[in-house]
Amino acid sequence: MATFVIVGAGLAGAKAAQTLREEGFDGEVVLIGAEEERPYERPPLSKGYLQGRSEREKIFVHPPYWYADQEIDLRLGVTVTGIALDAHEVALDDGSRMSYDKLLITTGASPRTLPGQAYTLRTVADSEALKAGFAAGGRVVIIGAGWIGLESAAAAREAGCEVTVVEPAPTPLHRVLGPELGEVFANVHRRHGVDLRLGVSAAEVEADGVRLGTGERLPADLVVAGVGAAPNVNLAREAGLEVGDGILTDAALRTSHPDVYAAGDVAESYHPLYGRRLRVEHWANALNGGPAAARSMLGQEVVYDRVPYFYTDQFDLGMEFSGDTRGYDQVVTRGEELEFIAYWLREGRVIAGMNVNVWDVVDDIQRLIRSGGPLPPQD
Ligand SMILES: Cc1cc2nc3c(=O)[nH]c(=O)nc-3n(C[C@H](O)[C@H](O)[C@H](O)COP(=O)(O)OP(=O)(O)OC[C@H]3O[C@@H](n4cnc5c(N)ncnc54)[C@H](O)[C@@H]3O)c2cc1C
Repeated sequence: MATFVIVGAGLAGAKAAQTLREEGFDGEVVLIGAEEERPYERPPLSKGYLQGRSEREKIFVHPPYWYADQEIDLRLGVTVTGIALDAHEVALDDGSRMSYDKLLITTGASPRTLPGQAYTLRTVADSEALKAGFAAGGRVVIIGAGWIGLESAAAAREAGCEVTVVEPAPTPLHRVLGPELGEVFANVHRRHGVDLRLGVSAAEVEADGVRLGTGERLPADLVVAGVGAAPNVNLAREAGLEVGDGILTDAALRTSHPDVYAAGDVAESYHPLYGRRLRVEHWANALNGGPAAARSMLGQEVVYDRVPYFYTDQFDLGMEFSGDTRGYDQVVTRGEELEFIAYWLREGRVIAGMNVNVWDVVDDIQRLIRSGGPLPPQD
C-alpha cells in the first residue's frame, strides 16, 4: 500500500489530504503539523476572530472527527526535521523516521520578526494575544502598512486603541498596488483616525515605544510588526531540492525531485499565464494549490494556472484583488471613491484587477486577465 506524507498541516496540506481521499486514493495519508491545533484558516485571525466577531470553532478547515473518519493519520505538534530524498524518508523531531512513496511539502511561511518586543500575527495564539492586548486599549504602533499591518490597524482602532502605522514606502501596499491605489487605503485609514507615518522607517523597537529613523520616539503600549513573511524552505533546501524565493516547482507542482511536490505559501511555481514562476502568499492559492498537488501526486495531468486572488476587509472597505501588478505601465479605474474597479495594464493588456465594494465581478476580471489580448483603455 502506498504512503503519501504531507509535511505542514495548514490549509494547503489539509485540502490536499481531502482531495487524495475524494479522488479515491486508498493508501496511507499522513498529515504532519508542527502546531498543536488541527488545520485552520488564517484570514479570520486578522479580521473577525481578532475583532471577537467570529467563533473559534469556525476557523478550522475540518471538524475534529473528520480526520479519523477519512483515515487520515493527523500528527499534530510534530516537526519534520529532515528529508532523505534517495531513501524516501522523513525524520521527525521525536527521533523517528517515516517512509513515503510521495511527499508533499506545505510548510507555509513564518512572519519576519524585528528585534525587541513586537507582536507578530500568524497563528491562533498570536491572534488571541493581540486581541487581549487591543482590549486593554492604549497606544498601538504598527510597523508595516501591508495587508497584515493594515488589517491589524483596523482591528485595533475598532477596539478603541490609538493607532499609528509606520511605513517606509510613500503609500500603504506600495509594492503590491503601486502608489495610485495605495492612496485609497491611506485615505480610508486616515478617515478612521489612524495616524499614518509614511516614508519613515522604524529604527528600533524599545521597551515603551518605537524610535523612528528620523529620531522621533512614538510611545506605545503594544507594538505589532507586520513586516512580511518568509517561506519555510529550510527543510527543502537542506534536502537538496531546488529553492529560489520558495520551493521551485513546475506547473504540476512537482519539485526538482519527481516524488516530491510543494504547494501553498512555500511553493514558487511556474505559472503558464505569466510565463514565469510566482510565489503566492494568499488563501486561495493554498485552497486550490493543495488539491492540485494531490491530483498531481495521483498521476493526473495537472496544469495549475489559477489567477492569483486575494481579499481583504478594513473598516468600510471590502475588496478582492486578482492577478499580479508587476511590470504595469498604466492604471485605469472605473467608479466612485469607495465603489470602483481598478485595472492594471501592461502594454494594453490587463494583468491585474481590484474590485472595491463592488461584488460578483471577479470572474469577469479574471477572464479579462486570461484573455491576454490588448484592450483600449476606454473599453
Ligand atoms: C493573519 C493572516 C491573515 C491573512 N489574511 C488573508 C486574507 O485576507 N486573504 C488571503 O488571500 N490570504 C490571507 N492570508 C494568507 C493565507 O492565510 C496564507 O496564504 C495561507 O495560510 C497559506 O496556507 P499554507 O497551508 O500554504 O501555509 P500555512 O497556513 O502557513 O501552514 C503551514 C503549516 O506548516 C507547519 N510547518 C512548517 N514547517 C513544518 C515542519 N518542518 N514540520 C511540520 N509542520 C511544519 C506550520 O506550523 C503551519 O502550521 C493571511 C495570513 C495571515 C497570517
